[in-house]
Amino acid sequence: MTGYLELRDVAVSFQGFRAIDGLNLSIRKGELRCLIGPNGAGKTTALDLICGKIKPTAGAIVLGAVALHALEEHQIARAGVGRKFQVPSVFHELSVRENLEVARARPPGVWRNLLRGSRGGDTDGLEILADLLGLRDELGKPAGHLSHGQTQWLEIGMLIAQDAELILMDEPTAGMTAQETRKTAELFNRLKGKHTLVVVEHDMGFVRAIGGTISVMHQGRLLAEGSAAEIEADTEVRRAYLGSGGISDA
Ligand SMILES: Nc1ncnc2c1ncn2[C@@H]1O[C@H](COP(=O)(O)OP(=O)(O)OP(=O)(O)O)[C@@H](O)[C@H]1O
Repeated sequence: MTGYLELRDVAVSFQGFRAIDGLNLSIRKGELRCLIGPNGAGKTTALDLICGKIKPTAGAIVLGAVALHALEEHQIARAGVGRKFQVPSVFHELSVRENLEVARARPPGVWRNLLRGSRGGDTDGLEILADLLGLRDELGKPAGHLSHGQTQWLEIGMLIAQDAELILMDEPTAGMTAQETRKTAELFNRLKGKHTLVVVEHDMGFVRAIGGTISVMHQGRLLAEGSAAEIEADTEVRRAYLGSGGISDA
């Protein structure tokens, strides 16, 4: 395998239950990879393993030349892995600009950089980033005043500002309006190539809109891989989804 992110025979158990059971994934640099699968397939656990929130009991997780499985969570973040959780972790009382400034300078120290920002420090590149995120007009607004979708985009922007080369996202469009979901697909298409994105998503409409390769997980391992059309026509995939509502649009 020659991927940028590689999971090789990864396994993890919870109280004897093999939630991840010999998972193999190979993702190229700059790729946008969607991870789908029925409930309980192990998608969120796979993201937890990559970002170091939990440790594998077997196998290897490698990013470039770095063995992530041997590192602590903060070291993995420093190695360029950013995780976006379903509940955004933005600073509501700070402006959008200040949130991006704080993120850009993290690590090593949030507070030191907050001070630097307040002294009118260098803000180059933030307008460009805000344009990319569709938040140019919101830069001066407190983050607490953003819509749900805008808050998600700000958090993605904070990961970019942190220099996250690999960005992991769990159901980024959950709770978004149809228009916000469409804009998120556009944003992901703009990020593709510049960052490596791994996106866990249930909404097949969104998965189709962002294109790229889809990895289907089932019972803690890789079941199938291919384009949306290939995945939707795959008998094994259809069988795996039986009883869980099927593959569907949101
Ligand atoms: N901390 C934990 N302790 C015990 N079991 C867990 C833990 N985390 C996950 N599991 C179990 O591992 C399996 C995989 O869970 P995971 O959340 O990764 O699935 P998923 O594919 O993300 O599902 P969903 O689409 O419903 O979010 C499930 O059976 C879940 O109950």
